[in-house]
Amino acid sequence: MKRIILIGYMGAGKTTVGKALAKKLGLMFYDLDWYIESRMRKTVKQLFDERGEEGFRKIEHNMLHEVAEFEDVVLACGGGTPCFFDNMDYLNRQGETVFLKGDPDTIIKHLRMSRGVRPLLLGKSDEELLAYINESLALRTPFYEKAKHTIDIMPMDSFDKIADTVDEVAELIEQQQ
Ligand SMILES: Nc1ncnc2c1ncn2[C@@H]1O[C@H](COP(=O)(O)OP(=O)(O)O)[C@@H](O)[C@H]1O
Ligand SMILES: O=C(O)C1=C[C@@H](OP(=O)(O)O)[C@@H](O)[C@H](O)C1
Ligand SMILES: [Mg+2]
Repeated sequence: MKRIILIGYMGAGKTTVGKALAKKLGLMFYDLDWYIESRMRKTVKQLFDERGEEGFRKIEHNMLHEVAEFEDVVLACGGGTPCFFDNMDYLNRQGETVFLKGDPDTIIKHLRMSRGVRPLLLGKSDEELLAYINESLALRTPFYEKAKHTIDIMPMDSFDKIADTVDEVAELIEQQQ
């Protein structure tokens, strides 16, 4: 039974890499945010607006316990998932946790390309965004570092390719078998 769990900061590529990885390995793909949105029939942004971050984290925690029970899956978490309650310890018990690790420059580059709405980042100027990322990444890193595996998403050259990250995670998991 395979259960691969991707964690890391917003924009690290959990959703994008996870989807492609599942396809490559012939596994089902679940994205925790998408799962929450379909179960609650509301967007993550609506849930933040209506219930605040605290309310969202409770829902996220409950939904995590549904989705992380499925077998033969790739699961992409939200960026904050490992940092609340005992979620990170739970994830390590459930599967092969992989931290997609990137520096603020790479993360900002990905966030600029991304179309997803992220309530925690809305309405911030470039300067505020960089300060927020630096600060929250430092607070979150100790949780992310509890993952069983770490993959550097920083590009070795100027080409930052999703397929390279997918191949790296797939190799790492194959070595485990
Ligand atoms: N390794 C990568 N190389 C290039 N672009 C990437 C890579 N990983 C993610 N991206 C891009 O970054 C953006 C954010 O990715 P996403 O999967 O939504 O991140 P997350 O789910 O971790 O927040 C997307 O536009 C995606 O195409
Ligand atoms: O880092 C966070 O706290 C969040 C990350 C988002 O997911 P992505 O990491 O996929 O953007 C989403 O769960 C929500 O907006 C909160
Ligand atoms: Mg995502």
